[in-house]
Amino acid sequence: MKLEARNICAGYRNVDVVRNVSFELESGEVLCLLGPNGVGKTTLFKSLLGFIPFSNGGLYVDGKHIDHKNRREMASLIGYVPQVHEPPFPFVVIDVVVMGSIARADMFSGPSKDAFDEADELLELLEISYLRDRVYTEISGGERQMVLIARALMQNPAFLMMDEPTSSLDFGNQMRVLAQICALAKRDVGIIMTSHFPDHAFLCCDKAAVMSRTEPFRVDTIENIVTEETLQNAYGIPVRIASIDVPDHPDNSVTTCVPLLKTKANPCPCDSIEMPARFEGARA
Ligand SMILES: Nc1ncnc2c1ncn2[C@@H]1O[C@H](COP(=O)(O)OP(=O)(O)OP(=O)(O)O)[C@@H](O)[C@H]1O
Repeated sequence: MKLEARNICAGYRNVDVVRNVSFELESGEVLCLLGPNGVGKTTLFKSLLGFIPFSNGGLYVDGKHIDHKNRREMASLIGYVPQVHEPPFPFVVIDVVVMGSIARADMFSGPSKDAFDEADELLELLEISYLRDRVYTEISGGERQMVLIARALMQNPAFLMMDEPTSSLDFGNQMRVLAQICALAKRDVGIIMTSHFPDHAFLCCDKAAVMSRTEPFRVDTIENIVTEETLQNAYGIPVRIASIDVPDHPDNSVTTCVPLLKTKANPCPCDSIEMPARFEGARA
């Protein structure tokens, strides 16, 4: 299957935040969406999911225009892992996960035993079975993120949009989620994920785009997009891309992005930060 965004524009109160976004995503591909805070990554997701309307352009699957009003079709097509999720009621984790199957269920019957079995399987797959009977509002941010991934997988969607899926995860869980993303891609799920870590593009993605307020939206290979120049322009800081020898890695090396706090031209960045006068001598 091919998901195709054609010239999408969307925003709020008649002002576009997302401008002329076009891309193609095949089943089994992972697209990493990078870009600074507030540039419009979540807004793009919201528009692709039909939560806010396009002011221009459209979404197509295998050339067929997608009607966002058909919620059941949308649910089987695109799953969503939001950045933050505050449920209105203190649901138990297993129920939150089972909710992901509701779009596929019969409208007048509750979730089936099979749905609970599937949810248990997913909790096990994501190594969070210990959270099964905990109250969702009482678990940590990172744990919630893992639960939301399980919930999205319950939809069994063809494509998955993950808004910063690793943002509140510890080092280990970040890698576990990236491994899950690879595993899903291997099972032919097409994935778009946002990240504030350009390294994640190198770790598990096939292509990338850096959203910018000034440059046109462009999707290309990781090597062509995640460059020192693009990252410096997008984030306004010096960045180096380095290749590190890692003998026990299958490629013998790993590519990584290093943001620089100091450079020879700017050896002490604190010197260029003007503090208000009231801070002067505060500890004298
Ligand atoms: N409901 C809303 N109404 C009006 N403006 C909004 C709304 N939601 C977001 N915005 C604005 O749209 C712009 C893009 O926000 P968005 O959340 O899409 O950015 P983002 O790239 O996902 O940021 P971050 O990396 O910080 O999550 C921001 O200027 C934001 O203030």
